[in-house]
Amino acid sequence: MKYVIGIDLGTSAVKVLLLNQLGEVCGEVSQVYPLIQEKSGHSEQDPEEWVHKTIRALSVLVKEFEGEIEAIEGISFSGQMHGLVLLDQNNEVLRNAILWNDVRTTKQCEMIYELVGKDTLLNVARNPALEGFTLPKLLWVKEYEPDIYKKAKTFLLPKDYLRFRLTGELNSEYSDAAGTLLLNVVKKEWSSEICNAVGVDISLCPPLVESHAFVGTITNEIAQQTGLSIGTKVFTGGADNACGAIGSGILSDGKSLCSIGTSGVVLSYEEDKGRDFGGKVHYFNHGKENAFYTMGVTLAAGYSLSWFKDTFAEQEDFSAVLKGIEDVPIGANGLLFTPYLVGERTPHADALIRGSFIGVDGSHKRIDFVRAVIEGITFSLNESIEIFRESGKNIETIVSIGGGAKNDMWLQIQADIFNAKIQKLSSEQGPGIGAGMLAAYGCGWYASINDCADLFSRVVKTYEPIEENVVKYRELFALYKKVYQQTEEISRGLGAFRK
Ligand SMILES: Nc1ncnc2c1ncn2[C@@H]1O[C@H](COP(=O)(O)OP(=O)(O)O)[C@@H](O)[C@H]1O
Ligand SMILES: O=C(CO)[C@@H](O)[C@H](O)COP(=O)(O)O
Repeated sequence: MKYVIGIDLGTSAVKVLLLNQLGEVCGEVSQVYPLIQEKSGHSEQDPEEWVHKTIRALSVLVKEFEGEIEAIEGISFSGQMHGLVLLDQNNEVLRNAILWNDVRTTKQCEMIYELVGKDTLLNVARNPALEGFTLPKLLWVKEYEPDIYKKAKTFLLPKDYLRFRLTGELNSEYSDAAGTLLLNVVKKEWSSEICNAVGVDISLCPPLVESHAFVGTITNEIAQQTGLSIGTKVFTGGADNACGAIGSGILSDGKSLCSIGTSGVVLSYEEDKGRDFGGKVHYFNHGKENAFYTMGVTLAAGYSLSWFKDTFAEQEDFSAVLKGIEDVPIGANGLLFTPYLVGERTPHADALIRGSFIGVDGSHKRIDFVRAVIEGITFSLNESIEIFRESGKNIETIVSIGGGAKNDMWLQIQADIFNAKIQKLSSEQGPGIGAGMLAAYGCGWYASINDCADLFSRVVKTYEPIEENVVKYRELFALYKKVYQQTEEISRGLGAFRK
């Protein structure tokens, strides 16, 4: 039996999966790392920590592996998107990575519209200027840290930096490059038009290859540190949402995915290169060759729950915090939560909005707040589903993955709020499985990534929407949608008092 490893460089942790040729998960190790949040709206991580924790996770995985080490044939990657890693001429990291959920760059987004023009941006990069994307971060460093910017020779996305450290090869690929605002998404090349307009030297952009491309083998040093064989082949990998889509079999038109990790996304496979969503949802290259997907993003989905846990129940694990939500009625006894803890992306691209609990009552217990958090996150994702449905997409079945898919009740709540069938897979680690599939396909185990998905992506349970609940949630969703407008001005007023 042969094996591959899928490495998912998430925001909360790196998750390393060992998969065999039957698509079974044979080993799983994760290592957490923190966010560095020095100011409101800032979110960074130390790239060295990603490398250190990945090596540690790999070495634990290898120690537990009982077969011949040479049977582990390939590795590939999935990674949190958009984060900016800047390297100098010696490929040394110049500063902490600025992450996807860092929203300090509103001014740079306005600059991008002025310099590039909104129409050109939507035609070429196929996306609007949003604070979380990479180009605004690059322009922020140029303006506020000019000494660092002058030394920069290459920028990389998080998983591309990790792969560089494992192989010594500098590369990127289309699914993650699409989230920079510097890629001509349809032509699949760095856009000299955008680079010239914003004054970014195109030589900063790394060479682009396909997600399943073979880029080299691991270095001697990494082989020694992890116990992996020196001949282990490395394949490029993809953005975590593209890999999540691959791992969940979202590889043909009509298929949709909900992923609740630190962020929350609803994404839908898109065959039509010309389809125009007017920038309301993201439009990115898939990890499958010459394919695309559209996606709405809730910035603080799983993060809202982990914030709640860390703040009010630090000693408890997620299962303990969520215990009893099934006994709280729909609507959390009159409590609504909006998950705008770090601003929002879809449908309100707003870096200044912040979250709220509305309807707090003297009778509320902690468990009502937990249920309200779960419902609020799900309402937010439903706003993306509403955009897709209004644009004519038929969304009847949704595969659900990410940490949020570990909880059965939350999966039923998704079915009831989305009014769609929710499919749970044999593993909720969609991005890691997608990364493993890219390695398996790259190794030549299967003729296509779709063939690979038939084996690797297994539905184990389906949650049907319950009509009575759907009706109640429809009424609550109408109230939820009013909260943004009603709290927008208050949020701006409070901005001056934030850290
Ligand atoms: N048992 C659980 N039940 C429900 N949600 C959970 C559970 N465990 C983790 N989560 C949620 O999953 C999130 C982490 O998901 P994950 O997919 O690992 O994120 P990332 O890829 O961003 O690191 C946490 O922030 C938390 O909200
Ligand atoms: O910014 C986005 C997508 O545009 C996020 O989805 C990141 O890709 C982070 O993913 P998770 O760590 O939440 O999986």
